[in-house]
Amino acid sequence: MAEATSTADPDPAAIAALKHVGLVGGLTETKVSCAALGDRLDASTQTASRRLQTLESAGYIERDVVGDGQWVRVTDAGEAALRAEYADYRRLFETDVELVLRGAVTGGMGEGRHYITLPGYAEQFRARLGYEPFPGTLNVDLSEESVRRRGEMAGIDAVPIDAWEGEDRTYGAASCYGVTLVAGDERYEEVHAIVPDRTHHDDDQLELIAPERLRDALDLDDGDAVEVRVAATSRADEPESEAASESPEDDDEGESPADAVETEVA
Ligand SMILES: Cc1cc2nc3c(=O)[nH]c(=O)nc-3n(C[C@H](O)[C@H](O)[C@H](O)COP(=O)(O)O)c2cc1C
Ligand SMILES: Nc1ccn([C@@H]2O[C@H](COP(=O)(O)OP(=O)(O)O)[C@@H](O)[C@H]2O)c(=O)n1
Ligand SMILES: [Mg+2]
Repeated sequence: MAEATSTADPDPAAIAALKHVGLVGGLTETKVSCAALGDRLDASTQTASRRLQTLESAGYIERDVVGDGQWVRVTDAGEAALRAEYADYRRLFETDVELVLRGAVTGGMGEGRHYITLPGYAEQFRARLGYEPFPGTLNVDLSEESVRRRGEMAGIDAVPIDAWEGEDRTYGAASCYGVTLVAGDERYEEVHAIVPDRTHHDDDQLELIAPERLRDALDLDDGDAVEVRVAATSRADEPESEAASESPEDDDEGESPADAVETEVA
C-alpha cells in the first residue's frame, strides 16, 4: 500500500494547499502558479512554493516546473489524503455515515495464515478484538471506486495492533477496523478489516479477519461479490483511543476496546 496513506497524520497546512490545488484544476494535471496559489491560501508566493515542495516530498503531488508556473498532478496518495479529510467533515456534519467498500472474494499469497497465527499478533487479537481469529485473511479484490474510497478509513477509529520483536526480525504494526461483511442476503458482524503497515498487496486488496472461516460461514467462493461496511465511528467521537494505551498483557475480563467498536457497527 502507498506509504502516504498510512496512519501518519499529514501536515494540515499542506493538506489545505492540496485542497486548493484540487479546486483550481481538479485532480488531473493542471497548471498552477505560486502567486495564484498564495492568493488562495492568503499567504506569500514563497509560502505557496514551500507548500508545493512539501506536498511533492510527501508523495501527494507530482509536478513539472516550467517557465511561467508548474504542471501539478494530485497522486493517488494525495487523493486518499483529501478523501480522509472529506470523510472527517462528513462524520462531523452528517449522522449514520457508513463507508461501504465493494469487491470480490479472491485468493491471496497464502501468507495471511502465517501472520495471523504468530504469537505476537495472536495475543493482541485476543486482548483487543476479543476473539482468536480463524488462521488466515479473507482477501477482497476491491472495485476501482472502492480503491479510491478506502482512503476514508484513515478517519475511522481503528483498534491498533502494535509492532513487536520476534527472535530474528521485527513484525510490523496493523490497524483493525470493525466491519460488517455482507454477501447477498447474508451478513456477518464480527469481522475486522486488517490493514498491516507492511504488506505485499496493493491498495486494491482488503484483508478481513473473523473468529470463523468466512468462506464457510457465508458460503463464499472466489469471484463472489461482497460488501464491507465499515463502522461509522470517527476518531473524533472519543476523546482518546483506549486501545492505544492498552497492552496485551494487562488485558482482563473487562470491556475491551473492541466491544466499543462493535456496538457501533451498523
Ligand atoms: C497481522 C499482519 C501482520 C503483517 N505483518 C507483516 C510484516 O511485518 N511484514 C511483511 O512483509 N508483511 C506483513 N504482513 C503482510 C503479509 O506479508 C501479506 O501482505 C499479506 O498479509 C498476505 O496475505 P494473503 O496471504 O492473504 O495474500 C502482515 C499481515 C498481517 C495480516
Ligand atoms: N476469516 C477468514 C480468514 C481466511 N479465510 C480463508 O482461509 C484461507 C487462508 O487464508 P490466507 O490468508 O492464509 O490465504 P490467502 O488469502 O492468501 O488465500 C483462504 O482461503 C482465505 O480466503 C476465510 O475464509 N475466513
Ligand atoms: Mg488472505
